[in-house]
Amino acid sequence: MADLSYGPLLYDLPGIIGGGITGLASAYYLSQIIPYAKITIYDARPRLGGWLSSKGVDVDDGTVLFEAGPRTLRPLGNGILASRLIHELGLEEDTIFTKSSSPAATNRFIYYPDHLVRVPSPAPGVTVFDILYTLFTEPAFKGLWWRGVAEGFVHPRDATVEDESIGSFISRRMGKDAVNRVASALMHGIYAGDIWKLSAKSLFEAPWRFEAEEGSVSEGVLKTMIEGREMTTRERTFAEMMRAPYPYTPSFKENMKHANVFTLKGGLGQLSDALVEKLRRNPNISFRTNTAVSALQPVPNDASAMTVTIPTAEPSSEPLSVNHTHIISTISPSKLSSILSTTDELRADFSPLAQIPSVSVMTVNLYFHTPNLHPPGFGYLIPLATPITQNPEMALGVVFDTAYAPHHSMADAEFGHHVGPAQDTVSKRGTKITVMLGGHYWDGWPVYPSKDEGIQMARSLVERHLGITEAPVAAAANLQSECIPQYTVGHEARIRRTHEALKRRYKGRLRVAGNWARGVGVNDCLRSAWDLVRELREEGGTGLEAVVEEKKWVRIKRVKKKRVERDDGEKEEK
Ligand SMILES: C=Cc1c2[nH]c(c1C)Cc1[nH]c(c(CCC(=O)O)c1C)Cc1[nH]c(c(C)c1CCC(=O)O)Cc1[nH]c(c(C)c1C=C)C2
Repeated sequence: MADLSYGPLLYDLPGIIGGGITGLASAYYLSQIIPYAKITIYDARPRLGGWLSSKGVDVDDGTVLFEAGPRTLRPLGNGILASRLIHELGLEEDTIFTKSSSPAATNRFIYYPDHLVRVPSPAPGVTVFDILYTLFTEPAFKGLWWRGVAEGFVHPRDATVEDESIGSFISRRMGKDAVNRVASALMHGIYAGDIWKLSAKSLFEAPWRFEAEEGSVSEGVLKTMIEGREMTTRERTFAEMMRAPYPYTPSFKENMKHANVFTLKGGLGQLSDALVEKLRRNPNISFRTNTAVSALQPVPNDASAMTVTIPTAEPSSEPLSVNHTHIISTISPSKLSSILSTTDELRADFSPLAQIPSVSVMTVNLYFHTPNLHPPGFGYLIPLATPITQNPEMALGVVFDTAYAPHHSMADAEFGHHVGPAQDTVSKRGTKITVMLGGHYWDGWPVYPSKDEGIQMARSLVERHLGITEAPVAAAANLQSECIPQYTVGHEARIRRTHEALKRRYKGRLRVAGNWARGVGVNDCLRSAWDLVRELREEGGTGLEAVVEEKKWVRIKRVKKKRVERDDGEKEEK
């Protein structure tokens, strides 16, 4: 993969700010393409890996693994980069696959108004009658079916509207109840965000385009079903590259094909830990942890270098300055804008960046001895409309960790829902769940609940919602500060202005990657690092091209799949 056409003088001393998954992946991809580059990774914290963090906790019959941040990855789309990374880091054997046919993949719940409701979708054992019964009898969906049918007749938005919230978009087309009772739950599960603030243009791209181009979302969906879906030429090129032969072990490839999500025996923290280990073995890569960068400036009279300023521990001594040929910033938009804003002019240029907010999430892990304390499924999300008496903790949702990470491989092998090792070493199956608190509900709070308060809140929530009265044998709370950037209304315009300012000011020497421009997930972070490194040679790049470039859409024709019988007798689509 090494590409020696990169001029040594231009690229030999890169600096990466931020040692989370995006920073680590950027260093990894960079070291593959430009092996002679001497890379320095800066992180303000003592620990690398950002909010990928997994910890084994001792209980009386073994250990259980608690995830403080993201816990599973999807294999499709940008997920291919994660599966390649797993292969390249030698972690194939440690991968746990949750099959697409498992309840974790097919059963999703919302809690409204005072009970769990399975979101109607096809699944083994679920009949059309079951789906219709839920749609017509559950208060969550009351009146929504006819709004769904009528959506095709609602006038499209005025062509002058440049952006609006997802809440406003759905409410115009299907009514407020669809937003507050159902769609808000989904926005909690992905962005921990407020549907009335998140941008439809940035986060609801297909429905937003369908309305403008086809007149309604239903028309767009129908056209996609008949003619095939559209994708950008950038995504098509990526998909074609990822289709090239790749040396996975055959069983890993096969398991990935049937997986809905995957994780690792040591949790997703194992991915960042293994990446750190690999990078540490490379003599050209050095880490500066506990090192907060306080300013980032071009070197005066030198168009090919950037200076990183680091305050020293001694308040009386001068801060340290380190020069780099270019910088990759993977820190949050607010932190980046603060280290760039060394003058009033720069502050003005980067004010759009400073306006990208982030939310904080408290994840509370609970482990109970008794198994099956929740219904089979991925977990549940709590929509905005759930009465406060049912959710005084203002929780966003609850993940049933047992569903994707079995405690005991033998027990789950019986059900056939998972392939791979077990995360937990306990001798008897218990129940492991994570309660997610905070997000947009905590916007503007001067102080957040303490860890102990978080655990108490999580316990009272699961007692009310799931009837779990027993004390957990292990519990942990983690406050993930400002962990999910919010793509609020006007986000794309803010990214555009940031792109222009970066290009004008730094001419390609400062580029950005991370979860704040084109997706908040781990897979999106890997993709942003991958694209940035591949496009490094392009003059004046910023890392934000995927958002700001003119998108060319191409239709991908539907290929009719054939159902064939495999050697093990199961049917599969080819
Ligand atoms: C840990 C908190 C996170 C919340 N959202 C994200 C994280 C990491 C990011 C995210 N979550 C999901 C997606 C969609 C793509 C996908 O992988 O499915 C993204 C980008 C979906 C998702 N939501 C929850 C889970 C377990 C998943 C699957 C992937 C993952 O491990 O995150 C549950 C959940 N996440 C959040 C809340 C509040 C929540 C509640 C049950 C916030």
